[in-house]
Amino acid sequence: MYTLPAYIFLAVAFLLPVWVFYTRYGPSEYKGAPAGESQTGVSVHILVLGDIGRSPRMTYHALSIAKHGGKVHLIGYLESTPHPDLLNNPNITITALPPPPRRPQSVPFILFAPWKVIHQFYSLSKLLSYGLPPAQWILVQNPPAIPTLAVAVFICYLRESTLMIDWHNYGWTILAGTKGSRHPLVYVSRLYESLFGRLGFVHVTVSAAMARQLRKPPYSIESAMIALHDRPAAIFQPVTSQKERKEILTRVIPEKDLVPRLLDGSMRLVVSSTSWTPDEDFSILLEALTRYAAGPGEKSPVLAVITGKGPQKEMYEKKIMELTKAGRLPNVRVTTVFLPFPDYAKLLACADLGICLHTSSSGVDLPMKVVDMFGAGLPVAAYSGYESFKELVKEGENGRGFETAEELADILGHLLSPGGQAELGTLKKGAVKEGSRRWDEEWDSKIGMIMGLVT
Ligand SMILES: Nc1nc2c(ncn2[C@@H]2O[C@H](COP(=O)(O)OP(=O)(O)O[C@H]3O[C@H](CO)[C@@H](O)[C@H](O)[C@@H]3O)[C@@H](O)[C@H]2O)c(=O)[nH]1
Repeated sequence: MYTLPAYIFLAVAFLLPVWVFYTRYGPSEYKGAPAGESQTGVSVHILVLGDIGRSPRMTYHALSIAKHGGKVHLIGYLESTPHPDLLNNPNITITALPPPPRRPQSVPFILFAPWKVIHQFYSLSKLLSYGLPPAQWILVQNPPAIPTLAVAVFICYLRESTLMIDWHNYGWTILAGTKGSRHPLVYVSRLYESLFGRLGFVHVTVSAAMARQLRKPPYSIESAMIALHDRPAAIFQPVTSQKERKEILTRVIPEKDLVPRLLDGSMRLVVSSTSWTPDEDFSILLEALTRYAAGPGEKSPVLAVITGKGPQKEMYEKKIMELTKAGRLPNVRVTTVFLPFPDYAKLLACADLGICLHTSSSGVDLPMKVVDMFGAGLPVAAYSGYESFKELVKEGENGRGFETAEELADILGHLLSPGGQAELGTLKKGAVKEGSRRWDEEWDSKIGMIMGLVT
């Protein structure tokens, strides 16, 4: 008969100290104007669980918000030098996350993963609760989704911030690519991403196809959804003067002896850019280059420069060395570099053709590198076997699509030969045209309006 009062007593005895503790020591709440309703005092925490220097889209969000007077805390790992404009912008503060724990080879992934997630959850929650002032908005990049989405939802609830999720892709489809679609973690990750994803107030996507997909199960998102296509930032510009081309190539290309041949056109320059992740199969490019080199007729010598940093770099460097030593790449030199961002942008502008091996794990994301290439006036040969491809590359207008090494070898054989120069010129014009549509216009009219920074 005393059961109910006893339960009430126990509930009060438990909840009262929690409430007292929370009101005394809990994080402060955001008390400014509601999100989107004020042009002044807009504050945004931009959160990416990746290297800030290799997160161009989040960098551009930060620069756009700052340009319109908003205050930004950009939170992520500091592994490479961030975009130079971030460093001296008075409206942007970069907050570095402590590096995540590294898995010792002897510890299996399944045991290590929970520890890494707990470490990241703790350091992110601590920083966002107590290390930074409350913000009007939290803008989070997805993926990585675990644990960022959950932390962002939790902090928005505690601090009264408004959550905007920028969907670059899905974490679970990337995981399925490495672990197989039946792995239990893939199932958990899909469930997690669709449940927490639903709690965003505004959703931004990299393609229209992704925006359509997020409306359907398993995501079934009903809140505001905006497709914001990547566009090149101002740092990517075509280079037309031969003097500038010479200065850039001499500074940037490791093989200095090849520069005169690149300048007089007797050797062609192709560039590919990557994060060296397993979703980009560089053996397609290597096989295409060996086919190109072995193909009939006289071939223009080629220098292929692959830019970027990432986990599979060393593995492919070994393959490149083996192919070269075995004499399978006559007249073709393949080299890898990681450049300061402004030099990366300039190198693209000096090339004859850009190569993109991005394969979309979800079928609906798009490669930022192609956007960079168009900004630099560089036409592309790009892997085309996914749904959203046509939102970016227009076949025969600004690039060519391929699905196999054989097709890529044919494209190289044609576009780098004297007979292919007219087509390459047409594609270049198309790339310059596509690249002239810039990030600022796209961002101001969509995100700027929603955040109340642009009227
Ligand atoms: N500083 C520097 N950056 C480089 C270099 N080479 C490549 N990068 C950076 O690395 C990027 C390429 O990274 P990837 O991971 O290969 O993918 P992505 O083409 O950028 O596409 C990613 O972003 C899209 C949204 O913006 C996503 O939709 C997609 O899934 C993927 O995550 C380039 O755009 C560039 O910013 C280099 O030498 N130096």
